[in-house]
Amino acid sequence: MNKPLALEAAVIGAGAWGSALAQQLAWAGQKVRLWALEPEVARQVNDLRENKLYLEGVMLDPAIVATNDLAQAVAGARLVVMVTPSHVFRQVLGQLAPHLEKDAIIVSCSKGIEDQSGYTMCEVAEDVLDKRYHRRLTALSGPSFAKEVARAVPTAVTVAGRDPDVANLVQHAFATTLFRVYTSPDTVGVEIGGAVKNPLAIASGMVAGLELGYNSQAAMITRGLAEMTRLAMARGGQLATLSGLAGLGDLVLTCTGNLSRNRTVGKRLAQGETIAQIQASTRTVAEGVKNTLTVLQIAKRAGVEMPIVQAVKKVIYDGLPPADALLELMTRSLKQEHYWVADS
Ligand SMILES: NC(=O)C1=CN([C@@H]2O[C@H](COP(=O)(O)OP(=O)(O)OC[C@H]3O[C@@H](n4cnc5c(N)ncnc54)[C@H](O)[C@@H]3O)[C@@H](O)[C@H]2O)C=CC1
Ligand SMILES: O=C(CO)COP(=O)(O)O
Repeated sequence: MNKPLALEAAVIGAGAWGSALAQQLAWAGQKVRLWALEPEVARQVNDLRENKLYLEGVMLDPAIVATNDLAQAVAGARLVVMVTPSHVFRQVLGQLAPHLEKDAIIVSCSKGIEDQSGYTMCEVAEDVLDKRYHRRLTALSGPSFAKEVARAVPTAVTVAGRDPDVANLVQHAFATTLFRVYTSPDTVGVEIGGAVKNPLAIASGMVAGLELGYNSQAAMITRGLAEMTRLAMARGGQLATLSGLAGLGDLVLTCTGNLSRNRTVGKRLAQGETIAQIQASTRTVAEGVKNTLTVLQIAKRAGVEMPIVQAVKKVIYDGLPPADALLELMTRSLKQEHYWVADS
């Protein structure tokens, strides 16, 4: 590996993923400040070295200093790593924008599409931030459960950005022998992959909850990939990106891994719980619940059909039983398989 970098980094959002990425950056040699919304989380990280609310049981590196003050978090930071849920990304970035260093690089690690605007998180950041930052916007995504990264399970992700030098810097800032980072110029492809896998993981959880078997799981993943790929390409993404870590990689992980919150939501829905009951039982986010609607919004605008995501919407928002949604999918008119063209 190349010579390690030593940077000041701010991680914005101390949920499971923000805490795990703070840990990863500390292991990679960076000096890390972690912004937490909840005073209790900042206190626990600084005093106990643990985030009991979102990442219980992980001892956090002493190089991580937590704060509730956004201005303090980003002061002096060359790398600003955004890890809030996507629905508050604009609001939090807007609050910290006046305090950003002039040469700051932004790394979005949130997986979602904004409601109404239909923007990816980097597009939201372009909307919020001064032009000087636009070439320094990147998105980091891929198959990476926070709990596993924080336990140093070997992991590979992709960081995409329009400026190769910037993507390269982010790559080296995060990389260790246990965390391999690839670069890509395809920001929109990487971001669409990360957002669309969320509702697809809910669908896959439903297949698991209905105890349908491996054939059904494989079909769901593959046809889900077709939907993801069609949408990403309609938005200017590249086919190869969707067969990479931020597309297929993350889709396989969250459709098959029990650690996925989205998959768990689908499973519990199929076992008879309502979405209100499931959401009331946890403080963690399953982006797919909101993203089902936002993904369908942008799919409609792009003229792309997404039958699986549509089926998830009918279950979550229209009360259709998961078994009936599956039957609807299986009884659609018969088609040719190619997923890189616009028909489904
Ligand atoms: N957990 C994981 O394994 C991974 C998560 N992600 C993505 O990272 C993003 C953050 O997810 P997690 O860290 O898992 O969250 P989490 O579910 O562990 O925690 C929720 C987070 O949302 C924050 N939050 C809630 N309301 C807020 C508000 N009004 N303003 C600011 N922050 C607020 C909480 O403080 C907390 O940090 C999501 O987009 C998720 O899809 C991406 C890769 C892996
Ligand atoms: O994005 C993730 C892993 O790459 C986490 O997935 P969940 O949000 O479904 O837990």
